[in-house]
Amino acid sequence: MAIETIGVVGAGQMGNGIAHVLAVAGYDVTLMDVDAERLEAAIARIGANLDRQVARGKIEHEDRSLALGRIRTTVSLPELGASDLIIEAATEKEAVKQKIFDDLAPSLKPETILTTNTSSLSITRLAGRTKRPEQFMGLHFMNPVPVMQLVELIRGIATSKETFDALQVVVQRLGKTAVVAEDFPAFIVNRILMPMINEAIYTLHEGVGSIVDIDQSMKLGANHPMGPLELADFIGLDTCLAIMNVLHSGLADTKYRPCPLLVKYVEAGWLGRKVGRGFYDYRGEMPVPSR
Ligand SMILES: CC(=O)CC(=O)SCCNC(=O)CCNC(=O)[C@H](O)C(C)(C)COP(=O)(O)OP(=O)(O)OC[C@H]1O[C@@H](n2cnc3c(N)ncnc32)[C@H](O)[C@@H]1OP(=O)(O)O
Ligand SMILES: NC(=O)C1=CN([C@@H]2O[C@H](COP(=O)(O)OP(=O)(O)OC[C@H]3O[C@@H](n4cnc5c(N)ncnc54)[C@H](OP(=O)(O)O)[C@@H]3O)[C@@H](O)[C@H]2O)C=CC1
Repeated sequence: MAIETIGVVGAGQMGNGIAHVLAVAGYDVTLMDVDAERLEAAIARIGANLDRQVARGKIEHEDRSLALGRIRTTVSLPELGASDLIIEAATEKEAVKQKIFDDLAPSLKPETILTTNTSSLSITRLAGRTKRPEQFMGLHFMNPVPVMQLVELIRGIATSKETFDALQVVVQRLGKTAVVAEDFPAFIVNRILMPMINEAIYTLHEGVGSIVDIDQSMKLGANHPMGPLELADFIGLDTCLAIMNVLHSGLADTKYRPCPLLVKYVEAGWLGRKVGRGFYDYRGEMPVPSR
């Protein structure tokens, strides 16, 4: 089935980035969030990121208004039911995602494909709750979506070839590169990346290095574009903890135990850049370590 209309659920950092790249590629997008202010902020963010792309000669000025014109917003989930494809990008909590798919069910047209941008959760389990597991897949974008080249494609046990092929066409039209990951906790990227970030937090917790020295070490010593603590703040510490918990419970190996310091930061509400404070405090002119 040719996909032209796409509903995106969740207008946080991933949802706005996904809506952005879909609209630039010519898809008609409906972006949904429970919070109308989130939707306003997402449209403002997409506008600013499109401006940046115009300034750097990545897209033409007229493409900016065309792209923005292709994005509608709504706080009503059933409005997405008429879409050819739905990309769920709400908070990394299984109960939240399950409820979204449950609530969507009555308004979906028969051919709609359902996908989730989950960083870690079982695609087969999420698909099994829907009445269309053949038309369900993991479609995992990387942050920041307009910049990162990769999309992980994750089939559930029942995903059909037609669904997989249709999603490959979408990734191609976005100009991105797909890799195929099997449906195991956290797939490929986060199976490798998140234990590294968790280990960096243990390195801080055990006093081996300071926040600045740990980040500097990996930037200058291993050529990473961001240090691991800066990257954790960028991803969101709630999301990092959720992924570590899925690895820990799903693989039942103590090497995935979330660092207690990560748990403490999340309990404090210091979730990273999106709330202005995580390992760094972003509320001043320049980020400085929070403690
Ligand atoms: C958790 C998960 O489930 C999976 C994940 O996503 S894991 C996270 C994966 N992401 C990463 O590892 C990101 C690591 N960091 C980086 O690659 C870089 O620091 C970065 C691309 C984010 C910024 O790079 P930088 O050199 O510091 O900034 P800057 O020079 O301003 O920007 C580089 C480019 O990114 C663009 N950019 C930066 N942030 C952007 C954003 N939020 N939205 C759109 N474009 C952005 C800039 O326009 C610029 O584009 P060009 O090169 O085309 O001119
Ligand atoms: N951050 C990252 O680097 C990456 C994240 N992901 C995945 O993408 C998903 C989203 O992450 P991210 O954008 O960072 O998270 P954010 O916290 O930035 O955004 C999540 C958004 O979803 C909204 N939301 C929560 N419940 C619902 C609901 N029932 N219906 C509609 N919207 C809802 C939230 O609203 P409110 O705040 O009001 O609850 C918020 O606006 C997660 O599954 C995450 O694992 C994937 C790749 C990278």
